[in-house]
Amino acid sequence: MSDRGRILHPPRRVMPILEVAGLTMRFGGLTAVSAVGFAAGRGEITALIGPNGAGKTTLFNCITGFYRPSEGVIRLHKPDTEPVELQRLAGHRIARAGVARTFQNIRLFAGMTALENLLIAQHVTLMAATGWGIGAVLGLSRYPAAERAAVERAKRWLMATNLMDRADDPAGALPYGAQRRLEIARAMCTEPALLCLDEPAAGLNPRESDELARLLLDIRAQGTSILLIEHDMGVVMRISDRVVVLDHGVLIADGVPAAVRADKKVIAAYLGEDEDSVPA
Ligand SMILES: Nc1ncnc2c1ncn2[C@@H]1O[C@H](COP(=O)(O)OP(=O)(O)OP(=O)(O)O)[C@@H](O)[C@H]1O
Repeated sequence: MSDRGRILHPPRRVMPILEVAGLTMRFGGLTAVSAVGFAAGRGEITALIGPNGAGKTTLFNCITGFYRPSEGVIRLHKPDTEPVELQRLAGHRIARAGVARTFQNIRLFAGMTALENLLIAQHVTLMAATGWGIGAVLGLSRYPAAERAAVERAKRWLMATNLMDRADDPAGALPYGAQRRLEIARAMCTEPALLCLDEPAAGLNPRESDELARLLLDIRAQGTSILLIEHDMGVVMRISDRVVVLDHGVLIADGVPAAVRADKKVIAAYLGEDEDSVPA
């Protein structure tokens, strides 16, 4: 098969927010991700696609610290700071370094209100404002100001995700699409440099998918970079700046949406898949 038209690691126009090099993850005898390398651009939406079992979630789990990769380097490049090697950090430190994520299966605190879910997400920021001590109780620290800022951030993301009127409802009582948006709001309350979303459009109807696409474009416009695993090719092709394709744990394409859509290796990898999940 000819490689013409296929773009692998073209010259980057933008600075990277994330660089992945030689990333391999083995589970016993199974290599789920094999020597994968790509860069996600700062201020861009990068989609990670591929057929079922391609290794997308495993790669996400390595980036966000749920798995320690067998080999390879994952570098976070935030503006004006030294690059951080995420594969060396525990999960909570990766979150503090500026990487937030959502999961394929919704993981909200179902019994807490939407607002409470957004405040809990900012627990670390609030604790830091107390000097990790009893300052909050004694009123001796920067806690009150930090608490006001946390509430303001929560309000801002309730507005942005169109959930203000559901702020006091238990998260578990919200419709499915609203819960998905609340998860994104919760991640954004931590003010991440990189937002990692694992199939945010799964289970959404077309109207909700459109709303999600607009929300992700808004988040990008506000300067947060996004790494997105998604099977909904309508959403991927519409909003992504770049698309990285995995198949059987191997990177088979990396380019702009139009180039990836026309890539013969990508088309071949998706043969036999659901029509909706094929790049078209
Ligand atoms: N914890 C684990 N232990 C053993 N094998 C695993 C583990 N996690 C994933 N795998 C295997 O690694 C491969 C890649 O799975 P992964 O979930 O990363 O793929 P995916 O591209 O996210 O798939 P999907 O689109 O279906 O979510 C699969 O063969 C899967 O069975």
